[in-house]
This record gives sequence, structure tokens and C-alpha cells, in this order.
Amino acid sequence: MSKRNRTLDSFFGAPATKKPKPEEVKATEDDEQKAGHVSNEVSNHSTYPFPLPQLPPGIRETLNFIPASDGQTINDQPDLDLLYFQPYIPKEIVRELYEFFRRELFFYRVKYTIKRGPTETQINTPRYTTVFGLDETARFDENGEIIDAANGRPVPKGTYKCRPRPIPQCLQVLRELTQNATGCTFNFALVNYYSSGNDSISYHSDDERFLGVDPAIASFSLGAKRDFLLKHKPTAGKHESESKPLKFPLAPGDMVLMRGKTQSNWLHSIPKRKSGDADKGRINITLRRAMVKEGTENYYRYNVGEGEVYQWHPEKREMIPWKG
Ligand SMILES: O=C(O)CCC(=O)C(=O)O
Ligand SMILES: [Fe+2]
Repeated sequence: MSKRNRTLDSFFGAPATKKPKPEEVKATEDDEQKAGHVSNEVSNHSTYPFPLPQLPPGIRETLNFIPASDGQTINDQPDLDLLYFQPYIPKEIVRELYEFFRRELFFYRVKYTIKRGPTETQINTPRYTTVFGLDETARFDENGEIIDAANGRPVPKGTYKCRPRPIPQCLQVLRELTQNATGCTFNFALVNYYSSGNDSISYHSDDERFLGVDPAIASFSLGAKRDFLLKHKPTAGKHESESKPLKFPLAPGDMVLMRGKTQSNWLHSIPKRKSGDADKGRINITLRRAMVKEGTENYYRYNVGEGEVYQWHPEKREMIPWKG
């Protein structure tokens, strides 16, 4: 591996920073905003189109206070098991964290084709997406190389069709704190950006076999409030008629931990909405744990794809193709 590629940043071993005094934090944030970026330290990897800044120290410190409230267990419907935090992320940093992720991450607008019998249909994913992580069978070493988790040796080239990328510091912090808060383990961060009420995700369940039995998925909301709908899957049994559809108007900072039998029995969606708050944009982050390589291939195929990279344009206030 060339020297140039040996850029996987220090987030794996980020030095503990001393707790800054409040006025120091303030000064730093002001300077950063003037400079148009938030930290000199970046996360980088040969698969990243551009480096990603690390979280501003003020946000990083305040994140230590997650969860900002106790989760409410929602399991009063057949096969449903949710833990709903309103909010999970402290109010003081919710807006800045939203703007940070929207401004700094690279996104994709994935297109793919599906074949039903002889007919091929092109699907345009109706939202911006991006993904970071690697399934349980492998890990990144400090040089950003993919290592076989079982034998510690480099995974042979071509093992993955996709190009997996490590979780950057800004999402790694959320991952680690959430693992501590929930007792769950995650190796993937998927990000959705719903740029307007026209962006959506249709009814689905995250019940792929590569997630294992009864997966736990932590789902964070930032930005505009959007309705999160759930309904029981159609079943021959009685549960569907016993259960009623649910609607949670997810607010910025909220987190829903979906667990137990939820994915195998319930569908969820973020439906399109006409104008209103939705046009301010919403970011959703999900933390998940993929057990096998197939999970890695699937997540990069459907959340990165082969298309162009988009980045938020602060003056135009929209996603525009990244010019390199
Ligand atoms: O945006 C959300 O809250 C849900 C996203 C989701 O269900 C998914 O990415 O699988
Ligand atoms: Fe989902």
C-alpha cells in the first residue's frame, strides 16, 4: 500500500482532549464558523471522495450526555418492541449536529434496476444516502486495510465487489456512545437525507438474513420533523387484525431503537409529505450490525451505488454534484 493511502486518520486512537472551559469552546466555534469548517482534524480513507472533518469539540463533549432522556418502551402491540427516546441527543446541539452532517458528509442518489420476470425496472431511490462500515467477518486495520476478523490476515483483493469504508470519527462517536447506552453492537452507519417532503422511504422491514435473528437497529432523527409509520406485516395468523398501525412524528434529536421481533413482523416507512416543515430537510442515521459479507455488498450497492457524489452547497442551500 502506498504512503498516500496510509491516511486512515487518528479516530481509532483519538487522543483524549482535556475538557475545554466554556469560553474556550465558544471561541473555537466562532473561529470555525468563520473559517467555514469545524475542526482541523479529519477522517480520511482511500475510498472517501474527500476528507470528513471531526466533530467540533463542543458537540463531542455534549454528546457524552446521551441519552438526553429515558427511553419509553413500546411493546403493547403483537411482535413489536421499540425503545423511543424523545429526545436522545441533547437539545443544545441538535441543530448544529444536523447542519454538520448535512454540510460535511458526501451523499449519493442511487439508481438501480430490478428484474421482475422479463421486465427490468429502473428504481430511483427517492432520497440521498451514504454508508460506512464493514460486516462482522472483517475489520479495518490502522492503515485502512481490510483484515479478516478470524485469522488477522489481509482479506484477498476482490473478496468484496464493493469498496467498504470505515466509519468516520463523527459517526464513530455516536456509535460508541450508543453501544454503551443500549448494550447493542453496531458495525454499520447508514445515513438518509430527505431533502424535501418529496423524499421518502416506502414501507419495508430491515429483516435481511445478513443482520441475523431479531436485529437491533438504532435510528436517529435530525432536522425536520417527519412521520414514521409502522404497520404489521400481512400474516395468515390473527396478529395483523389485532394490531393497529402506528404513527410517530419523529422530532430532531429523537432515537428509535427497533429490536426483538419488530423487523420480522412489522413494516416501517417515512411517507412523502406536501411542503411544510419537511422542506427544511431531515437526516436519519441508522446503526446496524451486519454479520456476513453479503450485508456489506448489499449496503454499498443500495446506499452508494455507482453514481455521482453530492455535497451540500451552503449558498445554494441544496445538494449539488461534487466536482472533485
Ligand atoms: O428515516 C427514517 O427514520 C427511517 C429510515 C429507514 O427505515 C431505513 O433507512 O431503513
Ligand atoms: Fe428501515
